[in-house]
Amino acid sequence: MTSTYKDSGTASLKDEEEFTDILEERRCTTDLGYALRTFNPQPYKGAPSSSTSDLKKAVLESQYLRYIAKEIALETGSSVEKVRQEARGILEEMSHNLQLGFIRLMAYTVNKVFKRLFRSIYVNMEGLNMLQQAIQESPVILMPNHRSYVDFLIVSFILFTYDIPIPVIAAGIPLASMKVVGEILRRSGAFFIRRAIGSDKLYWAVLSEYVRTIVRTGCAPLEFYVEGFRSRTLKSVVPKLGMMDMVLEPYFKGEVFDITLVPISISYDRVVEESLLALELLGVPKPKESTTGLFKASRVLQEDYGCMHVNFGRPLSVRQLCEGKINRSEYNLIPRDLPQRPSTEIQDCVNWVAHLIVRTQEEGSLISPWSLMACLLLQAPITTLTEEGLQWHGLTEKTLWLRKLVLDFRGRLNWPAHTTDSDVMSSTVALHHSIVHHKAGRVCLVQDGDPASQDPLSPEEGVMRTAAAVLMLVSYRNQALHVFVRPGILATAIHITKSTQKDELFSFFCFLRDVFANEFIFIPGRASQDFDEACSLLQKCGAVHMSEQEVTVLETGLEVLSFLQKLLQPFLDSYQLIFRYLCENGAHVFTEKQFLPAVQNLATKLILSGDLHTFEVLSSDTQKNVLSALRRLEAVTKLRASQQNEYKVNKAAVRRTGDILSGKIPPESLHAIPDARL
Ligand SMILES: CCCCCCCCCCCCCCCC(=O)SCCNC(=O)CCNC(=O)[C@H](O)C(C)(C)COP(=O)(O)OP(=O)(O)OC[C@H]1O[C@@H](n2cnc3c(N)ncnc32)[C@H](O)[C@@H]1OP(=O)(O)O
Ligand SMILES: O=C(CO)COP(=O)(O)O
Repeated sequence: MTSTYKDSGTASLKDEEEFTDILEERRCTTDLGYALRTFNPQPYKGAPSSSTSDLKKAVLESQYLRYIAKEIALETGSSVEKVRQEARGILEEMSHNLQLGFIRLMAYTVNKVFKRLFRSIYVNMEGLNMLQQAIQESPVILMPNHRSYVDFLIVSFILFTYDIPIPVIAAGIPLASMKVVGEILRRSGAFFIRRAIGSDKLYWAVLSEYVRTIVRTGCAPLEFYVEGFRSRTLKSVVPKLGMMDMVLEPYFKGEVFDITLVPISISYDRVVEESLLALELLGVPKPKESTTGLFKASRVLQEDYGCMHVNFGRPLSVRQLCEGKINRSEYNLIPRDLPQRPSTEIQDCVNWVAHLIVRTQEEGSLISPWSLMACLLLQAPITTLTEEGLQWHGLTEKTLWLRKLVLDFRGRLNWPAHTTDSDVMSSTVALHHSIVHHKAGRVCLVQDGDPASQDPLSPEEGVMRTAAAVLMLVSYRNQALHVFVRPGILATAIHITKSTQKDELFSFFCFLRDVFANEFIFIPGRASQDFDEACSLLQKCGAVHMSEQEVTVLETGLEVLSFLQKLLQPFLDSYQLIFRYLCENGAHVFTEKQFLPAVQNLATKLILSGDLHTFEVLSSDTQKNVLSALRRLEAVTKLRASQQNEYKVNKAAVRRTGDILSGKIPPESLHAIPDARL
């Protein structure tokens, strides 16, 4: 028997869906028995049983690739045969070689590892049943969020356990170069893609034809990570569009009747790579993917990572999603197997679908008690957090308050049922002993030093040490941000503009939405819906009163508004600091290599002098997001001819953006922002 739990009021999951702990049954059977279980999945009904070599042949022999090879040969003066030979090489490097024997080997190993790492792995069986059904009806694309290397293991593990066809998975090429392991992954379904393809026409052609052939034939479900890498911040990443475009094209061209997209939300109580991800944000290089590195990492097996939840979202029909959004007849004008640049309408639709999927992943993810505690811990002054600590009782009380707010805001909470609130709090803090400790009624941030080192840390090293711990805490806060961000932006707009006029607040809301479009996921074209959602949530929790023209703050809502505004304050402070750096720095042209350490140096100095209170600006993710925002607002431009990512800054435009953000320029001036960007 596997255990299930269900909503039991406000203290548990908000929805009615049941989650089943799939590890419970695994703990009652042998690993070998599990690995050798009967595996007889029902594939897509029209799917031919094609081998890997059939797939490669179909790609290589396709009219599309033949046409591109001729074009490249003409452009480069090379022979067609030479180009085709090159394409064959790319295909060899890329192709998966899925074999059941290797899935069984992986099932044996992964089963052992998961039982060590996790207390429970909860899966929503209703979602899994819908997936099973969908796989028989049309080609299916599995789209999980990406926070950990565990993500791709867990999805195949679940599908193997429930007799569902094993997916082929787009994997970054560095994984292929791991000795032995790379080949095992290939035989477990991985196909390997280069990360930055740039303008390599032949590579794009081989990859897109490979992906389209899998989708067209439906020979296996295709899994890919639309965020493109593991989010170092545990916040959703703005989707990459290359693979999304490739998987949708067979539908656009009418080669398949429909395609089903399945968003999958994987939520971890504790992420295996938590400290490495935080260090990477501070500029420590990622350890290279290697087999020896994998064995060295086996010490993670000694740790407890709590529970994980895997939520299979409702399958989405591309046919239904795109209805009324695009006109597919443009594809009738030239033969289907010839390359065609997608129209702006198609590109916008791909972008919209990709954002919708990431937003749906957010909505399907579960928020843990720890994530709520992280939101609150980070609102305390840094010295309180690092020195005397926060009072346990106060923190408990406030966490329970926040739990109610999350439920009011329709967030999905993973608050264990049948346990007292104080036990939930204590076990949560115990699980995260690497970040905080609870002693003498207080909770403090843990800051790891090197115990072997005799030398005291320099002040700058001290800042980095604190930053590593703070950024870990920030990443867990980030797991809850999607629930708060829309009302949070409205609360910020109210705070900065001091206006009660709905149209002024809407203008400022749109400005913030535009500035923070790399920080949070906003579905393009939905600014009004986002604003309405923010208004209705703030009204629901009694924070504001709404009339036709006005949004009035209520006395009872001050606590909520202050919490939300403080939640977003580190983003505002970080952006303002970087704007200031760009305006005060003498140079008008800079490279990314100069920009990142220079911002980090300035921020470190200001933290030491007590003039800056957020450590988040030290994160390379924040710094890159600011750059992207300024490029979108046309205050910074990338110099196309440059080899080394050079940017040109328009200081007046950066200053104006900063002035609007701080409320110095009245909100009316914002009407100049073109609607298209909203
Ligand atoms: C029972 C137990 C079993 C256990 C069993 C275990 C299973 C074990 C399996 C292991 C499995 C591991 C799985 C790991 C998971 C990852 O490794 S996640 C990382 C890999 N996956 C991804 O990245 C997918 C998402 N990424 C994308 O879609 C990206 O777009 C791509 C395709 C990688 C390309 O990235 P990129 O080169 O950075 O390109 P991108 O920024 O999208 O676009 C660049 C330019 O190309 C242009 N472009 C776009 N499309 C095209 C085109 N078709 N032609 C020409 N130009 C184009 C764009 O317009 C853009 O132009 P500009 O705007 O710059 O002018
Ligand atoms: O996504 C990956 C495999 O999961 C590897 O890329 P990152 O290390 O950039 O996340």
